[in-house]
Amino acid sequence: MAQLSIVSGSVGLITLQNPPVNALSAAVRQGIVDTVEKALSDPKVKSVVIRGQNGVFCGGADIKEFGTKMTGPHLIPMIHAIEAGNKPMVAAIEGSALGGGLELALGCHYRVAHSKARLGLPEVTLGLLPAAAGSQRLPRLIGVPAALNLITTGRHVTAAEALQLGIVDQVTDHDTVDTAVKFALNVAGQSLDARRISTFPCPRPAELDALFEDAMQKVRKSARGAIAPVACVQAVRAAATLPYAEGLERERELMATLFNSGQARALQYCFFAQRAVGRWSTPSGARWDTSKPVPVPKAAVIGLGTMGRGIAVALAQTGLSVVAVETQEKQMMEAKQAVSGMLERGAKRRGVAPVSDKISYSGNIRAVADVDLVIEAVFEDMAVKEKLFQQLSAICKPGALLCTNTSALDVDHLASQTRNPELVVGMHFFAPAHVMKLLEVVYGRRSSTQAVATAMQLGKKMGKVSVAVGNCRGFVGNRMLKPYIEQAFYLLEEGATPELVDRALEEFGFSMGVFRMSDLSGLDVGWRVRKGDGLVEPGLASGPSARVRQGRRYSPLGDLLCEQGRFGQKTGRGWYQYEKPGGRVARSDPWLHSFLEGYRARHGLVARRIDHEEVLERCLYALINEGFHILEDGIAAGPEDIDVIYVFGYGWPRHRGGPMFYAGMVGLAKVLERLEHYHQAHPDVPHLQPCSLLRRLVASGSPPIHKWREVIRKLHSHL
Ligand SMILES: CCCCCCCC/C=C\C/C=C/C(=O)SCCNC(=O)CCNC(=O)[C@H](O)C(C)(C)COP(=O)(O)OP(=O)(O)OC[C@H]1O[C@@H](n2cnc3c(N)ncnc32)[C@H](O)[C@@H]1OP(=O)(O)O
Repeated sequence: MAQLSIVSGSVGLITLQNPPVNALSAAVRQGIVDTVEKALSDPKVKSVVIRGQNGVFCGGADIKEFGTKMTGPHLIPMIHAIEAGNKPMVAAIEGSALGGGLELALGCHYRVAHSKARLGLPEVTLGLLPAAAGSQRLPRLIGVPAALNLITTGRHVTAAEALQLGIVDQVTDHDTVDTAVKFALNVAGQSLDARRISTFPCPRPAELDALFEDAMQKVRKSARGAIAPVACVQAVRAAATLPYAEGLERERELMATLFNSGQARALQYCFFAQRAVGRWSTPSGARWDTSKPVPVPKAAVIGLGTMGRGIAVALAQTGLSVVAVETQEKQMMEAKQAVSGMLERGAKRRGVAPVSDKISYSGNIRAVADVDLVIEAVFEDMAVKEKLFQQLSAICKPGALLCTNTSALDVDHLASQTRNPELVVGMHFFAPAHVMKLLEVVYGRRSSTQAVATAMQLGKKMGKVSVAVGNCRGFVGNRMLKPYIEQAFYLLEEGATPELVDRALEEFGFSMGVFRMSDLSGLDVGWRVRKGDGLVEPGLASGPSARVRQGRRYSPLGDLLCEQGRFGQKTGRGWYQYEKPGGRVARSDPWLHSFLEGYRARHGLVARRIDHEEVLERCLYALINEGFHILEDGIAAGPEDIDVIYVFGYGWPRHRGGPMFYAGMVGLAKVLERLEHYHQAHPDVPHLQPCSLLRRLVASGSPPIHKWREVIRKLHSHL
């Protein structure tokens, strides 16, 4: 809806009314069409200001309408009527002007923004392009290179940057609507000939072809198979090379290819999934809207290895006072230097002063006595952590939350080491912790609602996407990773190479294939875990039993590499070779290939041809199958939680929506059929046996993903 009132005698004030972000729903579009028509035909109105209710100009087209039959006026003629009108129209931009919201503002003759406003064309992040003429107007207003940057990345700019780029005409720290009304009074009666952006010639930079080729190469490289960024470049090229009307037609054609694409659906699903995980709840009754977090002005981090350093930086950047504890002197010295570098670089990037004074260092665990929350990030070893939790329980003040950054260990067991197990939760960060957006908040059997709410709230304050998950080995992310990696190892045994497996996964859209990723994180990490699980045996054995552990198929390939001291990038050798220890460019390693041949020969394995399809099906469906188990076990509340974890923490391509969404796109019946097929071929691999929840979903007609929770609820109520 939109409402028209007259202010200051002659200014028509149109207010968009669709809380919370005034999205351009059919009703709002109709409201704009009606009020603009009224304002243009009312002789008392000499100029018009358009604003949004409740301090938000407009969050763009209503994304919820995209999956439905579109009704109501179309955006393009609506915006055209504003631009073509004979009275000055001023957009008063507070809060956000995004997507269709900014396109609406670009149809106005002037734009006034509050200094705290954010502007942008983020359609690309939803698998779309700015198809309400934004791809044609923006380059005409600010030039091709700047428009390309904004439209292909979807980034939001501050009002100050928008002013510098020429997107807005004035920025104010005062009341935006008052300022815009004054502006409108001033420009009333002035000619609008030079204010209609669609009539501007598009500035044509020299070397136009090279510029677009370069832009196309850049997006193809970073888009990892996403089609919208490519279409965005093509649309801006149309603006630069065609008359406005023809450019608009090209924009429409490109949008038509994107609008109903699976990628657009996946990206829009991700948008809502990210928000859905914020409405978390736990089986014990803790909920995002009713559980009260406690304030955390002071926190401690224990252990200043890579994870601890990142966590300390992230906490300090959030404004908390941080006590950083490390008992080893050498590690402490290195950490201090690394942390201050990270803080300085972070401050420079954000244009603020570094917050080094927020962190105090200590070699004594007693320094945490007065903090409100502790995050331990010590060595991943249960005995070490057990002892630490016993100490913390004795040292910390009453009510202090004790959090573990373990990536897999039992949170309930750690809680049982303390006097107040209700104060223990997992806060599983991802490396580098000050950069990665994901946080798994692991609630234990006895974690209090307040403890979970506090960890979730702290994660949010730190700018993380926090997902509440139950306690099990590896929680959600790492638990699903296990069958995925396991399949990759089996594929090597059966004839694949690391290069083949990684290429298939990278073409699918992962930022890194499983072997390159494992070289980066260090092969010794998994080796240590497998040793702890009693799976590692001396590597020289041969015959079928050498590849069986604890009654199931096992591949010792990773262990054998570790025995050779090949730990990945840090040692310069792993599944690939690197120019030096710590090198980053993975090169194919002939040693590895002959090692694989020797291994197969020793174990009587005959290499066969493996194609990309098999790699994807075996690795991804095994991972997805574990996702169904996680839902069945109630470790994740819904498929959105799993998908958000995989997109934000594990490099799953966002334009494929996350593993569970992807399963729905492929078709649950097909995933089930392929799992059955592979399980028949490999009966000794339990991870390939289809989960009963998957069977149940298929049996109930493969409902769309937003209906899975109903099936899961029914399943749990029968148990
Ligand atoms: C065959 C061809 C057919 C052609 C058809 C053409 C039609 C399209 C034509 C033109 C293209 C225009 C496209 C667009 O405009 S796409 C939308 C672009 N806009 C965005 O991407 C902005 C999305 N929103 C945000 O980034 C943020 O919400 C925010 C910055 C505006 C506010 O952030 P914050 O205060 O943190 O609030 P939340 O994010 O939590 O959001 C609150 C609430 O509002 C919902 N919401 C937000 N934006 C939208 C929206 N654009 N449409 C619908 N709903 C929106 C959000 O989901 C939250 O609700 P909840 O999920 O219930 O919690």
